[in-house]
Amino acid sequence: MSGFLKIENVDKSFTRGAATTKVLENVSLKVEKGQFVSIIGHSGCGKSTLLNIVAGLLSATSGGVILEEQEVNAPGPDRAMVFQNHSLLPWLSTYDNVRLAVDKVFRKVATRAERHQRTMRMLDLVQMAHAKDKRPGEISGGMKQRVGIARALAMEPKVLLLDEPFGALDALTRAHLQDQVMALQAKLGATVMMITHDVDEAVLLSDRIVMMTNGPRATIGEILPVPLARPRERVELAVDPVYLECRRRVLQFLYERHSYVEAA
Ligand SMILES: Nc1ncnc2c1ncn2[C@@H]1O[C@H](COP(=O)(O)OP(=O)(O)OP(=O)(O)O)[C@@H](O)[C@H]1O
Repeated sequence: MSGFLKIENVDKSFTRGAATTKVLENVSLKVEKGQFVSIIGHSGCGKSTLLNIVAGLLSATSGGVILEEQEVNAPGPDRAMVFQNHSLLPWLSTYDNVRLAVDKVFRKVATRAERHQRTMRMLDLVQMAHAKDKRPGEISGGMKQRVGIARALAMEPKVLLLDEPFGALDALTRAHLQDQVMALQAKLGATVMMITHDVDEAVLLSDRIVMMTNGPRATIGEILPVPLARPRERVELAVDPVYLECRRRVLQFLYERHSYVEAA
């Protein structure tokens, strides 16, 4: 296994005044091209910190991240991020929000017509072409997340980084969007790293589930492969013994072996 994306011996400490806290300790992970990896762990263990290091928004205190043999040390369009709260620009239409990303990456290599087509193709892919002229304030939370995903995919990133992308949505919208993300990943072969708190979501979507120990000094406790064939159908999986066993293993890790301890 070569490792398309490699996280190597990452430590991360934060210093506030005289106090230094080591949040992550010796985190190493390899993600293969086209793989969907979820990161699960209790609140505050350092999942976002890890994703932000991969995004290049934070730098590791020691160790590092390598994407296709290139060291990551700044944000770049090869790693597109989708946040829990959409982060669309409220004064721009959904079209312009996606077009901005397309122009940023493809201005020099694609004509205006091609960039327009790409923008529309991405909106189509997430079934939002009908709302291309609406502003974020005029569409639902689930729709905003779909536009955020279109914007991220429009940059043709090597890795899609999802930080609890469905966390703020109601259960039905969430399920619908999970299915859409699974279909998109199957279609595009995207490499995805996703943070989630939701055990079912992790099992349904992932090829591997990375389970983190509690912080401070959090690290990877266990990596669970999810040997379920794709496409995955949530209703059938609800009674699938492999699905149920994966679910049990994650629950056991989180609630028996590494149960959450409230900070003092
Ligand atoms: N910029 C910062 N400065 C100081 N401490 C920070 C900073 N960012 C994060 N932390 C601390 O690092 C720890 C991990 O935070 P992080 O947001 O990565 O956790 P998380 O697992 O993503 O949490 P949650 O699941 O609640 O979103 C927390 O204790 C947090 O307070």
